[in-house]
Amino acid sequence: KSDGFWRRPNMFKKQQQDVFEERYLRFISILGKGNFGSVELCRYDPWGDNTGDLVAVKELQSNKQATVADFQREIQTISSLHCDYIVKYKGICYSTGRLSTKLVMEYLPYGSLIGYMEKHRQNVCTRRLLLFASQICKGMEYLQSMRYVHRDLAARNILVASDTLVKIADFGLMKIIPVDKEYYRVTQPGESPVFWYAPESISELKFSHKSDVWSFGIVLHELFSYCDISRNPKRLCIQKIGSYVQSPSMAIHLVNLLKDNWRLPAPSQCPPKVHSIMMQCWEFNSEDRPSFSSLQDLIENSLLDERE
Ligand SMILES: Cc1cnc(Nc2cc(F)c(C3CCN(C)CC3)c(F)c2)nc1Nc1ccc(F)c(N2CCCS2(=O)=O)c1
Repeated sequence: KSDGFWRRPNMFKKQQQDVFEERYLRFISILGKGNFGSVELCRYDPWGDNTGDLVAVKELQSNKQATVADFQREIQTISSLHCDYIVKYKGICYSTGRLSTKLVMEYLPYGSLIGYMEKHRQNVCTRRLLLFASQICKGMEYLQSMRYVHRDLAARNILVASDTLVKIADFGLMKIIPVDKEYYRVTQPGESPVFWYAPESISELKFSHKSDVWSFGIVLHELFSYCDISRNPKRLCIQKIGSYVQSPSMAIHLVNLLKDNWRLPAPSQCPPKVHSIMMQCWEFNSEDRPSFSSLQDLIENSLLDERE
């Protein structure tokens, strides 16, 4: 089998945009439906002998004008990210027939963190949860260094590459913070569930690295709840607020609860040090929350306590 050198369509050109030919992209299965498209498992098999690589292909579903622009921006964004803790971009595929562009990414065989936790909950110890937390934190530190605000950090958007490696995925809502500002203000509220949002994001639509830190605290809670659906942030907030409350006022109820210092209860068997990290991420005033680099130290410190 050739070393794949001649297989690369543009082996001479610096591969800033690796082009995948649609005719070699073999559909295998649907992996999931994202917030604006679907993700398929395909094999890129130019030699037609099943020796090609498995890839995850994200296709823009609807052809609404706005989402095409968003999708182009997502392609632009993800192709500029190079970090071990962020799902890798491989290239694009222009599908001639359907006038749409597909995003080709590395395929992570273990799937979403939520599915992984449901399946392997029994043999995931605290140290592994802290390892995953520190990898997500490193990915967020990298995004911050690029002035990106993720805006949708949640366990549902974390993928599992192996038993010891998780990566951040799904950059549909990510924004760049302008150089002269500390936050990004969106014009209209998105459809992302408010249960992962910092109070200033809910009430003022303000998103910053510090609102991503709040969401990171929620992800920590999900991790130490083993992504148990019965104890997920949305379920716990609705139990507190009352399931009779409808969605727009749900946000107001939640912000008032947070103002009164209510927070998600510590997950059962959660080490006190980890619960204290969550509480620091959930400081009401964004400037009182830790940065991702200091979060890294706090997590490493907790890891030391867990050394058997
Ligand atoms: C880029 C990428 C790389 N590798 C993978 N591996 C992967 C492997 C898997 F076995 C599964 C599952 C595991 C469970 N059984 C039942 C079905 C397949 C799986 F879901 C994913 N998935 C990627 N993306 C992706 C896929 C699917 C998605 F729903 C979302 N999204 C999540 C929120 C917005 S999203 O649409 O972006 C991203």
